[in-house]
Amino acid sequence: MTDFMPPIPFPSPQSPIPNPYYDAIVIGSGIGGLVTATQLAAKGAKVLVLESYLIPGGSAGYFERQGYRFDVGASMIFGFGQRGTTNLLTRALNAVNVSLEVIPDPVQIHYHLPNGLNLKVERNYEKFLQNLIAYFPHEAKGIRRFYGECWKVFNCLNSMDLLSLEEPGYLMRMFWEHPLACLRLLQYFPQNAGDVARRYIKDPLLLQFIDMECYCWSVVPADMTPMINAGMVFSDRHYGGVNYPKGGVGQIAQKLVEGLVLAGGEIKYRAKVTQILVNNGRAIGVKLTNGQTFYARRIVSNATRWDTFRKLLPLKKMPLNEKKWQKNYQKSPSFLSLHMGVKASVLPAKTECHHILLEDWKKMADPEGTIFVSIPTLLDRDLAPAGQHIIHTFTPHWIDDWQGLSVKDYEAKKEEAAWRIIERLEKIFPGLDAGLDYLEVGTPRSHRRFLGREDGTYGAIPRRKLRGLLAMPFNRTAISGLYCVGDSTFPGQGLNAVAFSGFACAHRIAVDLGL
Ligand SMILES: NC(=O)c1ccc[n+]([C@@H]2O[C@H](COP(=O)([O-])OP(=O)(O)OC[C@H]3O[C@@H](n4cnc5c(N)ncnc54)[C@H](O)[C@@H]3O)[C@@H](O)[C@H]2O)c1
Ligand SMILES: CC(C)=CCC/C(C)=C/C=C/C(C)=C/C=C/C(C)=C/C=C/C=C(C)/C=C/C=C(C)/C=C/C=C(\C)CCC=C(C)C
Repeated sequence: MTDFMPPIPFPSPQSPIPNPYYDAIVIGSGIGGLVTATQLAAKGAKVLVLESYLIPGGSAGYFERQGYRFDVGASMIFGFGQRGTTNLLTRALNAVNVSLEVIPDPVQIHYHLPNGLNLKVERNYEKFLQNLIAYFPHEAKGIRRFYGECWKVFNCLNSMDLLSLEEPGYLMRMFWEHPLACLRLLQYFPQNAGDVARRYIKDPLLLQFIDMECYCWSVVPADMTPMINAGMVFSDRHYGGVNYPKGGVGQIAQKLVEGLVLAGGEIKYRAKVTQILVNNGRAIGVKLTNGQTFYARRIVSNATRWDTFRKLLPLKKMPLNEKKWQKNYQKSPSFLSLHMGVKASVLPAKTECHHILLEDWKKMADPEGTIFVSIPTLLDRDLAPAGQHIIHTFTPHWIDDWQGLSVKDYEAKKEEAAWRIIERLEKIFPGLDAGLDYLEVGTPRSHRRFLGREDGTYGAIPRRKLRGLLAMPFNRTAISGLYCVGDSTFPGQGLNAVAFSGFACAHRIAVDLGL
């Protein structure tokens, strides 16, 4: 049983329905929140989005300094394809009659790994396979079979409408229309990519490579990465491809907001929700830091589950299923991010947009082990002043290492960490230090502060090996009228993943509201 603090006296025969009264209030304008809001508005719901920051987007936001436009998060974007059903960002924008120009990225990642593994994941699938097989000719068959299984998952997903798995009517329709695809997906639901890889591949170095293929987006090795997600990422990069939005990642949220307003929805900035109002066990509204209250028939939280259940709800006891979830999942590490403006001469000819650097396999998951690099100006020159490029590099870091420091020690620690990363990057970009024009360093504390995410986490990761996606919760919660959306709901981290969670959440709410 969940114990609540004293009930808030609304709605009741004594208190009239407030005006305005919304169908749904969405707390937070991350991509998960905005896709929920736009989908609902497109179905005719009266929607209000409340965002604590000055602009929308959350970890897919941006900031501008000295002529550079930096993406807050990474810039490797899935979901902008033109075919099939898995192009969820394209679909989310189209649903509210807006669109974005995107620039195709010819290489998803250039890996710089131990044992001289220097490999490019080309957009062209066969070229990628050839690059990998050149390093592991004895595993040619295993490589094709592993990535072939990923395609099986993807083809099933890409053949059907992607909506709420909590809606029996949808599930029945899918089973009726695509019985084989559904059965196959059910079979993959409890599986992890590492187990599938090991069925076909024996070479330990190649298995380490597969670990990195997973780690660089799931933040856990292949053994703990759900096969459904691996199927999406390892196939879509060659199908819809990785595409960069012209004008920067921040454009996705800007356009969704434009569409939301066109469809009759509202968004308020500098509107930090401090409490979800609950009456007789039902979520009925929200209260802001300035004391203002808003009421709605349904409340959606795009804050993480940790923030939602520990900070926003007046609960005395955590609901049992949330307790269980927290036992299964922990916060993923945050990142130390370096946003750099550099002279164009720093980049060797034909440099790719995204790089992964690791010198020692044993350190893959350590803080400052794997270094991620995005150079979005290679795709969109307008993001930096003439003659300059942006290098955004980040590496996992835990908040605990950044707590309890004086201002002076915090600044000194940031500076030391930044130079350690720059020194390592000199291996790929000789002359980086000398070519530096601008540097801004973000820590887990910055991510916590600007994104309102507990400990600056980038999402939920399994505490131990779980059965694929079986333990990942959908959108409904133990509190009636309250839904969660974003990366601590099914299917997890990533823009296309949180876009799916937005489609599913809006679908479930629309059915609940009879829209
Ligand atoms: N592929 C990429 O390159 C890339 C880039 C950026 C982000 N991402 C992914 O995007 C995912 C995050 O998306 P998301 O939609 O789950 O969430 P998010 O964290 O991006 O957005 C949450 C939003 O809610 C707001 N918020 C939080 N608490 C609030 C409160 N109490 N009141 C009002 N507003 C509040 C925050 O300010 C933020 O704007 C991450 O998993 C990350 O992996 C991927
Ligand atoms: C009965 C039952 C239960 C069932 C039946 C059957 C069915 C119907 C099923 C269905 C299912 C579904 C729908 C599913 C879905 C899924 C999905 C959509 C998924 C998705 C996913 C995605 C993902 C995961 C993505 C991710 C991405 C990411 C994370 C990215 C990131 C990136 C980064 C960070 C990187 C960077 C790098 C550099 C810079 C180098």
